[in-house]
Amino acid sequence: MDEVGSFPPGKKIAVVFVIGGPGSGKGTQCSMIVKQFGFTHLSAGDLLREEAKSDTEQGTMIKNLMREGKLVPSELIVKLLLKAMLQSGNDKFLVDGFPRNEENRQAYESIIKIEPDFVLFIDCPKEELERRILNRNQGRDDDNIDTIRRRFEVFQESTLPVVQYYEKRRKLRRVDGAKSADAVFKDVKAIFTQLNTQNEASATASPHSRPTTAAAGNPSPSSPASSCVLL
Ligand SMILES: Nc1ncnc2c1ncn2[C@@H]1O[C@H](COP(=O)(O)OP(=O)(O)OP(=O)(O)O)[C@@H](O)[C@H]1O
Ligand SMILES: Nc1ccn([C@H]2C[C@H](O)[C@@H](COP(=O)(O)O)O2)c(=O)n1
Repeated sequence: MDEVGSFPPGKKIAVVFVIGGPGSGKGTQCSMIVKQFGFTHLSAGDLLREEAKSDTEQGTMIKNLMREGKLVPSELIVKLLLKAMLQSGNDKFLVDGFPRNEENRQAYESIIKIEPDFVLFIDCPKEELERRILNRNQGRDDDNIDTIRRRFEVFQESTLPVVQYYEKRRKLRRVDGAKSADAVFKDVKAIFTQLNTQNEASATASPHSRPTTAAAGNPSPSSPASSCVLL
């Protein structure tokens, strides 16, 4: 992929990563957050599905990896994300389904370099994830029982260490994803409202000293990530 550009230095950009197992409700919650808080929703999976449609070697490679429930190379997804961020014209992003592993996280850090404000972790038991995905009916190639199990293994082996990374740095905000979508959103809303409040307070206190591409708000950390998937 060609050079995709970068944000102007000093511009404050808000980034929230949204992670959780396959089918945990990341997309569902992101749609609700967008309506209420004005973020642009970027789904890593959707960007890859779009790219997979192209009749190129890269498109075929992405399609095959996704069908097998595997992760695509990090530089590729990070550049797709950066391109979509720049094209949106917005300065607040929900990055859904990212980072999925340590390599994703490091590639983001070296290419996009914008510290996430926090990481929303939607925590949900495996049995519920399977049930939801098998009922989803969106015609996705990877929504079959074998690929779902592979995706769940990848989540446990590769994504949970990233969850723990952010938890150690007090950046993780965990919500119980097993509740109804509206009940989950109530918890999510409280987290985003707190971020807004803190950003407004820091802007009022010192309008010229707001962080630029560093963490803007720091809502109180989640309860320990201790659910059934975080063994
Ligand atoms: N809290 C919830 N309770 C019950 N069903 C839900 C809930 N949240 C989402 N769903 C349903 O579960 C399915 C998966 O949700 P969604 O697509 O939002 O998950 P996801 O985490 O984005 O999935 P993926 O990682 O596979 O893209 C959808 O059919 C959605 O309507
Ligand atoms: N950072 C990412 C995000 C997604 N993928 C691939 C592998 C996933 O199974 C697939 C679907 O993603 P979802 O819609 O479930 O978020 O996309 C990846 O390789 N890297």
